[in-house]
Amino acid sequence: MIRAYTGTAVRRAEAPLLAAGRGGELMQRAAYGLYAAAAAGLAERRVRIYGSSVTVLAGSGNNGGDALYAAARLARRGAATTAVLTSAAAHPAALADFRAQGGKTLVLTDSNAAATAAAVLAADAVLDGVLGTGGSGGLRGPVRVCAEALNSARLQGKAPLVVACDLPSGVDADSGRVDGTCLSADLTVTFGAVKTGLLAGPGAAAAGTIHCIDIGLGPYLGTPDAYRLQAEDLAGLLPVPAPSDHKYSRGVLGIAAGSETYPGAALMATGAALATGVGMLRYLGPAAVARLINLAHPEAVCSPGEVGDVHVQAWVAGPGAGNDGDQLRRARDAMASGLPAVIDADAVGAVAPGLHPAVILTPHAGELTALLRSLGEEVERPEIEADPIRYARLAAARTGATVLLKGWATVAAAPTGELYSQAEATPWLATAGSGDTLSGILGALLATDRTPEDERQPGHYALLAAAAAHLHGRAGALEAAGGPVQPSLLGPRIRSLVADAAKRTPGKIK
Ligand SMILES: NC(=O)C1=CN([C@@H]2O[C@H](COP(=O)(O)OP(=O)(O)OC[C@H]3O[C@@H](n4cnc5c(N)ncnc54)[C@H](O)[C@@H]3O)[C@@H](O)[C@H]2O)[C@@H](O)CC1
Ligand SMILES: Nc1ncnc2c1ncn2[C@@H]1O[C@H](COP(=O)(O)OP(=O)(O)O)[C@@H](O)[C@H]1O
Ligand SMILES: [K+]
Repeated sequence: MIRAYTGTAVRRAEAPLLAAGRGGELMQRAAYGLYAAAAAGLAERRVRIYGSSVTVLAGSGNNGGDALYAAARLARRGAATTAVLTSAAAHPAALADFRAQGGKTLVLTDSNAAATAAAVLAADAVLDGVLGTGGSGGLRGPVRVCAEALNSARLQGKAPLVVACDLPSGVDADSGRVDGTCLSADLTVTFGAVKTGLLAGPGAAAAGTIHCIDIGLGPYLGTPDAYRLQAEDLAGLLPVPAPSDHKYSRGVLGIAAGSETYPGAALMATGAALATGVGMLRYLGPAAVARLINLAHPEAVCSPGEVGDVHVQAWVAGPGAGNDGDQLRRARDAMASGLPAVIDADAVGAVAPGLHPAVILTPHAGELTALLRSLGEEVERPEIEADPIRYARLAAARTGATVLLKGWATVAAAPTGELYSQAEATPWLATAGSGDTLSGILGALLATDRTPEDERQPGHYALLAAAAAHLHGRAGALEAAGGPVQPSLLGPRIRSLVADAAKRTPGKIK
């Protein structure tokens, strides 16, 4: 599990160590980690450090200090180093060390920005030490010219290795917002703790691979602001039947999805739920859709009934409902049933406040915009995409439900504020039908969840939603294998990932 903290919380945690005069030690630990990660990044690109060229973009603060010390270490191993100082001031001791190792410096100005940007593009590696947790807002002035040149070279696959020091400069460490321009990285070497802003929104997209360097802040950090599940966290969260189980004790999932207009959504949600594993799946919906489901999935038990007529442990409602009044009514009934319920797609628009955390709304940014506007929040879709954490938390707090906001990074927020962000998915999953499979996976996790009430952590349903997003993202990435993916074909991938997690679940007979 990755535990993330806001930049503000990390600065607070550093304060007692700084007051004890240990700032220099922290910086050396950070700089060593940055140096080692940059060296490994160069090795991965088959660039030898000896004879390589490394440029540091150094701001006026400690972030620049870290990067200058790291570059001095690379210079000791034979790299030719240049520091582009984005401000007249730079960390004095780090700059002195950098110069003592033969590093060259130049001060960036409006008049030399274009020429400097061209020179920076020719380096083997760029260490981004412009702004760290002390930064506010996007990159401005001449450094923005360099950042834009590097960002567009990256899009063409021609950029140097860019290693962000603590966070990509221009990213807000608390939220992942980028107001204007940031410098996108291949690798972000972050210090003390992963910052929340590296896990969601544009900050996550700019960070590349994240390495966290322990600089001894652990005892001072407190409760994390956000989490990210990793593969090993799935053990214990996914459904594994015990020898004493029968189909009803494993958990029955009810699905009220699809309509005569959109039957495919019901097929995909149903298929994904069966692949995740349930004791029984009951389908409610139009007879024509039920017939299709039974052709594809004979194990599904289909009926035309109402939510109150069947005994299930959890519901999925909404995918492919379109404007089918019967399915939208079932979605409202599922929300009011008191049972855990995944509410997706068109049904998200029918949500009113006063829900409970076991109701999980699964909007994409467009659906969340409509939902928040219906609650009186003046928000546009781009604002949600710019700050998904903020709006997922807001929607959860306003509705009382758990909110799974889907996107490149998918964010799960509990109404009490707990937050997970998962980024396993591939952009190839951005295709119609993906969301339907995600709701089926999540429905199965809800129906088979047997965590005793007193063992549930705060934000339990956000945790399950994150587990579903993780499973969905990995299944999609495996199926895509770098190319297009058909959501209806994810079943075998989901099954094998569940089996992997089951093997690692302690105390269960496999
Ligand atoms: N405090 C510590 O003990 C440690 C700090 N570390 C590093 O220190 C960083 C924080 O250092 P600082 O507090 O010096 O802050 P920064 O290095 O992030 O820089 C802040 C400075 O940049 C200027 N600035 C802010 N926003 C700007 C903008 N948009 N455009 C241009 N200039 C802007 C401000 O005037 C401020 O002086 C961390 O991110 C981390 O890299 C590490 O060395 C580990 C230890
Ligand atoms: N750019 C992207 N990169 C990775 N995953 C994405 C991207 N865009 C969408 N996804 C994922 O694809 C799924 C799309 O869901 P949704 O928009 O509800 O699709 P639909 O309703 O058409 O099935 C979500 O799980 C989302 O996280
Ligand atoms: K930085």
